[in-house]
Amino acid sequence: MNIQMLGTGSAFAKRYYNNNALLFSGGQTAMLDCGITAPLALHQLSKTFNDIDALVISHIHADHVGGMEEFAFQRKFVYQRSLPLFVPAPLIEPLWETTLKGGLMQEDLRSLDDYFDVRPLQEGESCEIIPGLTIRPIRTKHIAGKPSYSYVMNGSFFYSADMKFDAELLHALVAEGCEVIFHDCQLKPPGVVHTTLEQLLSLPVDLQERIWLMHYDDTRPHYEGMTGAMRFVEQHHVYSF
Ligand SMILES: O=c1ccn([C@@H]2O[C@@H]3COP(=O)(O)O[C@H]3[C@H]2O)c(=O)[nH]1
Ligand SMILES: [Zn+2]
Ligand SMILES: [Zn+2]
Repeated sequence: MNIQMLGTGSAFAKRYYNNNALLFSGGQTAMLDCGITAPLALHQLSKTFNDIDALVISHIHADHVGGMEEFAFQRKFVYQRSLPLFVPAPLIEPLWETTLKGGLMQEDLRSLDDYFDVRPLQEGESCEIIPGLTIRPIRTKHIAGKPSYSYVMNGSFFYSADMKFDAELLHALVAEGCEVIFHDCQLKPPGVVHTTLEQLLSLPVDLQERIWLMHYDDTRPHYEGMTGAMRFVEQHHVYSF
């Protein structure tokens, strides 16, 4: 599997774009989260929404779903091609009712199914989203009252999306075979809804060596050389795992 970040920034970052990813496997492309900056980020990679074969969503914040209205409209009216949307079951109703309905609802188009080929994901169950790429959602803590999911891919790659620090989970993932961890990282404490750099630095070095930092704010240049054995994920770089 290859992964290329459309952006690596926090929700309010202006230099790094929203923390969204492209996943490549078996000749197909999946997008993991589609935030406000995703349409422009795709364009800057000379890609269009027609180049995406599947979309996966982690949770309902605009830096993760704010580009979905354009995605839906373009696939419906420009490319006239359906899009498999892999979404944890508890997010399906709120994704439509609280986020997308306002823009997408019209007389003949009244539900998420009218725009997407909705494929519900169940927590803990693996699902092949494009050839050779399976994902397994894990519900992780982010904000009270707001379901949020991280993903294990092909049993060996963990993508946190947005989550509070959970050292126990990280150790358990490594014990079950996770080799690489892309983790959100709030550079400056307190980490009320995210994991802070300080918390990640408390992990043993052999675990830090597996961790790549993403979802960081515009102050990242001040933290070069201050991340222990952890590396920053770079926007647009293609990583093979
Ligand atoms: O209870 C809350 C809810 C939200 N927020 C901020 O809004 C942002 C929304 O996107 P995010 O989840 O990437 O990051 C969140 C935080 O920066 C917060 O600080 N406390
Ligand atoms: Zn976020
Ligand atoms: Zn969030």
